[in-house]
Amino acid sequence: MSNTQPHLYTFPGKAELAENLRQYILKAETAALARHDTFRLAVSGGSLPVILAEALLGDSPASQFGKWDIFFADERAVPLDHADSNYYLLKEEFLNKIPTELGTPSVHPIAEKHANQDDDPKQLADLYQADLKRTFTGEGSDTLPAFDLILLGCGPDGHTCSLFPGHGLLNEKTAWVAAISDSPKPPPKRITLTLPVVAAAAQIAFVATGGGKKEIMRDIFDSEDGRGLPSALVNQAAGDKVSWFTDSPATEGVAYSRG
Ligand SMILES: O=C(O)[C@H](O)[C@@H](O)[C@H](O)[C@H](O)COP(=O)(O)O
Repeated sequence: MSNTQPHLYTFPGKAELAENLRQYILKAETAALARHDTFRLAVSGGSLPVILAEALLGDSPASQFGKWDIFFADERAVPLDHADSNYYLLKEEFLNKIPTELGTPSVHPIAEKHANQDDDPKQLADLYQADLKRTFTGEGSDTLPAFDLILLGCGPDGHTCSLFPGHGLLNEKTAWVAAISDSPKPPPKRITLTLPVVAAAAQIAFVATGGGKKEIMRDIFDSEDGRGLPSALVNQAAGDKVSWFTDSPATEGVAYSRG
């Protein structure tokens, strides 16, 4: 395997995955704090918040959460206390469980005033992009934001963030944050980081578990150009900055070399 290819790690079960994800995140945190005394991340929804809690809030939690700046890789256009909100999910499953003595992360939710399925999500995307520009200011307004780490899920159709297979948003080259009004997975109106922003991160990790992922994992890793699936496009754009944390059922039959 060339050293520009993504890393694929397969663990027997969730406990081993969580422990390895913990070590990976702590290493990324240490590097980020040495670089700029803050740890700027983007996270997705799905099963990720639960795995994050298992990885980081177990027996001897060690992160400096007060130095974390958390954005959302994608978000649904719903109020922040809605069951579909990725912010709500992260809060319930992870943020609320962080012991106070470990510090409190700065979290960047979407602008709730515009978070509605009846509204055009473009304004929501523009406001979120403006928040990103404020955070990454000083690095040049034209330079893509370089997150220290982006933590992603991968849907059974190969989507990641709210970048869906065959969707025109996969060709977005200039926006940092884009709106989508026709998400094939409900709710239809959402915002998402764009591919160039994901690829500009210092490190990108996917977490994919369970047998429901094995077909798409074979497509992403073993078929020609990953069939152009959004998760495969991240692999192609970011190469060895990408690490996949998977369990055995999710990668059964995947021929791609591990490690
Ligand atoms: O906004 C969404 O629709 C979800 O956040 C979605 O993108 C999720 O990350 C993947 O479907 C993976 O889901 P699992 O982590 O549950 O496998």
